[in-house]
Amino acid sequence: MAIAEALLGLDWKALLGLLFAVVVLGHIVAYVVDPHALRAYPGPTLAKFTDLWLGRTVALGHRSEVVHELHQKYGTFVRIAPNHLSIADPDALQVVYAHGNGSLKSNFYDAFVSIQRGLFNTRSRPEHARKRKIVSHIFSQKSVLEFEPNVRLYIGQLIGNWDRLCEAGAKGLSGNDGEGGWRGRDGRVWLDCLPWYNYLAFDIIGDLAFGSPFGMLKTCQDSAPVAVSQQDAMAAYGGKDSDIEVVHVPAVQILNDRGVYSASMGVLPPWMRPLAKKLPWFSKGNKAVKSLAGIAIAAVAKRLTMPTDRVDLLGKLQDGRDDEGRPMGREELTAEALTQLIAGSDTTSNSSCAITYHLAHNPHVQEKLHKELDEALGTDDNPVATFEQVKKLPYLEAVINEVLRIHSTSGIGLPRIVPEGGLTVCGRTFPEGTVLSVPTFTIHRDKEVWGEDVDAFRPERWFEQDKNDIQRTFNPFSFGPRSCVGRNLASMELLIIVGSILRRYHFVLEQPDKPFEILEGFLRKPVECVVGIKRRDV
Ligand code: HEM
Repeated sequence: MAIAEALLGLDWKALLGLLFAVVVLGHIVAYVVDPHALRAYPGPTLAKFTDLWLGRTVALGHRSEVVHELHQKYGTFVRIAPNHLSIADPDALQVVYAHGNGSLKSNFYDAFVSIQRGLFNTRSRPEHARKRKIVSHIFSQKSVLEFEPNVRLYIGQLIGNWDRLCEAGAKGLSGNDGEGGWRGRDGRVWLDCLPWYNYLAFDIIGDLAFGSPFGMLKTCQDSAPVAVSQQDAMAAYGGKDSDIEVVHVPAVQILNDRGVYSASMGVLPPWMRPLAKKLPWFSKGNKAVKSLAGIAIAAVAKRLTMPTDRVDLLGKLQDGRDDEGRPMGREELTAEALTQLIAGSDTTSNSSCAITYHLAHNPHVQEKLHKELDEALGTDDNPVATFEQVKKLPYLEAVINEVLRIHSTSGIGLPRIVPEGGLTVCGRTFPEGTVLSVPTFTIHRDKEVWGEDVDAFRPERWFEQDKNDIQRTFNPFSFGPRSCVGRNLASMELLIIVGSILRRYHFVLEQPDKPFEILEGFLRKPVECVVGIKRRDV
């Protein structure tokens, strides 16, 4: 009582000072008590005391590179937060992420929840098992093949656009289609290919998850309808499409803002998050989370008003049943469709963009791939390859894998909590509650597995290295029960996209000596990739 009265008597500056002192003291006490016995592990001094070091590192957009440098300096184990150890050893993947070891996703994933917890961000094992059972058969190789016509349709639209721009570019014309527009020079059209891959990925996943594309490839811009009022949109479920009031928003931009926001917010301790949300930098991302939910709500509401026998993710989610024969409720269905949109859009577009960059940067690799594609596709004049035509082309596969290795679209160590009873990883035992992660970006640069030239883009290494070592170390889709459920779809998309696009066009970089700039939120996202595109003579 006396303390409360004394506190009430303080002005706000004194209160803030007191709060600061309490927080600092709390961090020092936690360091001294060392509940997870991490004091012996090296790392940046600030990271040993506070999560703010990691928060700042994430916010600056180069987490994977920074953590990689720390591993080069300190070795296999690096403490990157008071209760978070990064372990850069391929053997750790099989333990930290393995089936049956009991580790769960950490509270990092709470920052990714919108509408309600979905397959990606649920932290409950039974809830995850129930959802995964429903979703996994949707992504079996057999089911994914049913989506092939939808995937090919939008690749055809992208090619239609680029053919048109190539023709105009060859005449030296310029225009505004696509973010940043395009201009003709030296017989080529010059444009930033990243937004175009975003339009493609969003239209594909919009069609698969919500029953119709966002129409970005038709309008050549980043635009998607979002429900003005989320409650109204939910209420309109089962009603008429016109019941939902929508406005158009830049969905790619929103997804991007949301990725940076959630990845930065997720590394802060839960008590700090409500305060952080008030900061202007975070409030933009917070708005993005809500807008993204609005996009899913509007799209699902619209799709469910149209009885249809379409083969798409939403239809399959509706048909799905758990062990007790229960279907998903309306809100869960929307949350899962949103999960597919988030997980299945910029993962594919960032990877496609990185593949285009590396091929343009390495003309001899591009030439070799052109040769393989010309031989495989022969005189077929359909501009979009079928999965059957490209699914077993060794060099195409090596090119895609080499980009997934060197670029590491998902590069950060995905955080897991040590379960009851502790966990022994690479000879060290960690107590329950410790957060562990294995950084994919660093694992993909392990010289013992990949050779001394790990920083070089060289698809040939895929024919030289030990297959078992590679399998154990190549981690683009993660391992274990939380690995990418959409992997078959992602692989099919990448094979058809790269196979079709590379057969038809020749790419050069506008500035070959300029480094490929990446900004990382949850994913490693290229900032831009300006290329000169020319139709090949096929
Ligand atoms: C190149 C493309 C892709 C890459 C590199 C990728 C990578 C990953 C990774 C690393 C994870 C684990 C995330 C974590 O543990 O935090 C993951 C999970 C997931 N991915 Fe993908 N992904 C890709 C494409 C897709 C596609 C096309 C879909 C679906 C349309 C998809 C759906 C999911 C879902 C739902 C999860 C959560 C699975 C679970 O927790 O059970 N992904 N992905």
